[in-house]
Parts: sequence; structure tokens; C-alpha cells
Amino acid sequence: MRFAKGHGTENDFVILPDPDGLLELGPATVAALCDRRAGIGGDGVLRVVRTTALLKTEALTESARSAERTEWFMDYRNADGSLAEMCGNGIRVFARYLVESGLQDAGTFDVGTRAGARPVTVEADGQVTVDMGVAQKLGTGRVRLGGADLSGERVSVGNPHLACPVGTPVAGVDLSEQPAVDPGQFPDGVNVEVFREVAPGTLEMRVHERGSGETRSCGTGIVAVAAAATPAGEGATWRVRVPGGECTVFLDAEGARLRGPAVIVAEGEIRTM
Ligand SMILES: N[C@@H](CCC[C@H](N)C(=O)O)C(=O)O
Repeated sequence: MRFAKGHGTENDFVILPDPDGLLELGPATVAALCDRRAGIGGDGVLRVVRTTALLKTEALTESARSAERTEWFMDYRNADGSLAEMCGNGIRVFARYLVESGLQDAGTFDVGTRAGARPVTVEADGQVTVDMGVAQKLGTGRVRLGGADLSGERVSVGNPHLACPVGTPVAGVDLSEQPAVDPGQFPDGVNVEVFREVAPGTLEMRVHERGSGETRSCGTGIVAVAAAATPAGEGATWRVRVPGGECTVFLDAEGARLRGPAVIVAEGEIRTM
């Protein structure tokens, strides 16, 4: 089986081209591929499948129906094999892969996701911009993280986030353990971010991702903290620094756009899974 490997601000993915939807991709297979010692290694898997092929085996939710008109679908899986609705770094890498492998012309095109269709623009300089839709702020939430109780803003970016402002450098926050949250508040689990404003218009952030643990970046998390840091009804542009690099978020009445790098680093063949 062919694969590629790519990353966006060091949030890294195993890319599986499967245009006709022939792969059996169970959770154990995904976890084996993402294993950093016995597998290829990655924070998640991006299956590149034609939307028509995906729709033969999976029904989209009402809110994701806009994805039905897209040509290509990003079938995203976390490192533990669980499904996620959306991945902001993954979709940039996915779009770069489509263009570099000749499946799609560069420029602006839609990619299907479980959160709906997302317009992406692949730029010649290596940057990719994604229209992420509206980041919905849903009120306050709480988490127990590394022995501390934190509160933050619950934000939906298609997938669930809890964006927690902290008053000290994010490097000092212990993200080594699974965050403990109230399942009543987060029935589908949650991605937890800690963030701090380090200069006017600039945030620093770290993240513990649902299904993958701490990662070096999370595109939807970057949008979530940008939304949480912006007063209701206002627009803003934020540079967001993460351990793996930096992205920019543009927020206005239309929604959020995420701009950042996307790199394909290798291609090869999988012998065993
Ligand atoms: N790394 C991604 C988010 C991937 C999905 C997330 N772990 C979830 O389960 O919702 C990103 O860049 O947004």
C-alpha cells in the first residue's frame, strides 16, 4: 500500500491514497500506522478518498451535507483510531498532497470533511489558507489538568475544544496526563488548549488532543484559542505560536480563516500493518 507523510507546524500525518474507498481502516490499523516505534508514526491518518466512494459506506450528519458536493474527502482518524470531524492542520496537508500528486489544480477548491465542505487555497509559497467556518463559542467549561483546575471557553470548530487562558508561560503547564472533564459537558470528549497573549496580536498555545495526546500543533485548536481571545462581535487577526511553528487566524463576521504551512516530507510503501 502506498503512503505519504506530511505535517503542518509539526502536527504530523500518515496520508493514505484510497480514491475508490477500498481500504479497511479499523482503529487497530490506524493505531499501528501511527505508532512511532513499530509503525510510520503520526498524530493521525488522512485517508484521501473520493467523496462519492466515502458516501457508499458512511452517511454524513445534516450539518456536514455541504461536503457531499466535493470531489475529495479528508477521512481523518486520530492516532488511537477514533474519528474526528475536522483537522485544521490535516486539511492543509491534505490539500498540499492533492496538488503535489496531480489530483487537483493549485488555487482554491473545496475539501469534504465530517464538519462539511471547507474551501482551501494552496499558495505557491508553501502556505495554505482554509476557510474554517464560524468558531462557535459555547460558554465556560472546566478541566483538571496536571493537578490544576482550569476554566476556559468551550468552542466548536466542527470538533470540540476547551480553550483555557493561563497567566504564566504555556511551557510550564503539565500536559502529560489525560485531561479530566465532566462528560456531561463534553459527551464526545474534547481537545484542551492552554494559551496566553505574549504580545499584542500574538498568542502562544499548547494542546492536548482528543485521541492523540499532546501534539506540537492543532489547527482547529489554534482557531479555538483565537476565537476565545477575541471579544464577542469583534474581528481580529492573531498570530498563534505553537511548539511546532506558527499560524495566523483571521476572524471576521464571516468566520475564521487559518493560514499556515503544509509540507509533504516522504512517500513510500507499507509492507505490513
Ligand atoms: N490536529 C487536528 C485536530 C485533530 C482532531 C482532534 N484530535 C479531535 O479529535 O477533534 C487539527 O489540526 O485541528
